[in-house]
Amino acid sequence: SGPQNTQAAAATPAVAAAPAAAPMAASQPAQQGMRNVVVLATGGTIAGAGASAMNSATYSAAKVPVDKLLAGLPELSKVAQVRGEQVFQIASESFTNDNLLVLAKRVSALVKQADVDGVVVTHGTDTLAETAYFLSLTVHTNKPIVVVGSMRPGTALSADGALNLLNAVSVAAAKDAEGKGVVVTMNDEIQTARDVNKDVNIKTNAFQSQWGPLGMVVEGKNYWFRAPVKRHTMQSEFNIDNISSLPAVEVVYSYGNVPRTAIDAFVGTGAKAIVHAGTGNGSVADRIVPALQEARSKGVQVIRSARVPYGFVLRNAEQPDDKYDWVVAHDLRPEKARLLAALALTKTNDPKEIQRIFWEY
Ligand SMILES: NC(=O)CC[C@H](N)C(=O)O
Repeated sequence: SGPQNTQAAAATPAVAAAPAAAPMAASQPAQQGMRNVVVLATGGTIAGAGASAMNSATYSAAKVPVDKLLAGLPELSKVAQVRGEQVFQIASESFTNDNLLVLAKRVSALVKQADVDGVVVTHGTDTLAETAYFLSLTVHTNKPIVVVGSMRPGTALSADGALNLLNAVSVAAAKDAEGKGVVVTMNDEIQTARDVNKDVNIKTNAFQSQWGPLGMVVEGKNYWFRAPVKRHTMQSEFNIDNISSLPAVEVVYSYGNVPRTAIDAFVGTGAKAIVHAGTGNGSVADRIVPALQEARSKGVQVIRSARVPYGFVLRNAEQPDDKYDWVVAHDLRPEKARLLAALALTKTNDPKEIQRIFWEY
């Protein structure tokens, strides 16, 4: 009787225990009254493929088209009516400002549609947090926007992409996710775009926020514990519909014996702002201070951030920011400070106003 039971269980997974009156999604593409979610695919490991199931780290990213990703996950039909669009098929370390603009404009157009309740963006994990933050700063909507990736390709043992994607669609389809801004669903956690970063490579707990996740998503339900307080989406003063290019903002990294070469080079190529990824509290080497002062005297904004992952940079601690007319990046990582500085520069060239923006977003 053992094999028979196994067969019966396989034919009707989980459904057998449900009340007979409730028709399950397995027999139909999606249930009536389900919320509509659009999945915008951009590439990354979540669309990756390896030579064998052993390949968890050696594989090609950005291979599997979105329709195949969705077709491979029939459970999606239990949480939403889902359709996919292939926006790009790239590894996220190769994302450009143009990619960001194209993607954000597409998200903005979709959330204006009455037949779209939420949007999911699949993305390589390397710059996923940057894109998520950019969307949270520029797309005006209350509808959920969820950015998701995976650490292992779908071909690998213990691949994490399928559950991450199911969780992303669950959040994007949920009324309780409205107004919470752009979020990232990795490793069952719901993280706010502003605070989350890829802090770990190789491992599936890659995405962390020093201020903690907003909640968790488990078996298609969201469990919220906090909400973001910084300005985002509907409360943002930036709107992707009015932005057609981003000013050049570059990052220079600090370390012992660092020369001023990179700063001078970026000023030479016309950078409008330089984000200094400083040591410790955002400290600046004595031979670098004059280089940044010269940059500032030429009209280039100086944003003082830290290469340290946690904590934050205080104004006028380590360096006299008021005297030098510099801006501090608060707790934003240098790469996220780059995006906020670029958006700020579309509105103002006043460092006091840019600093106000850095406190508020
Ligand atoms: N886990 C990943 O998605 C990394 C793959 C690739 N480097 C990317 O960011 O697209």
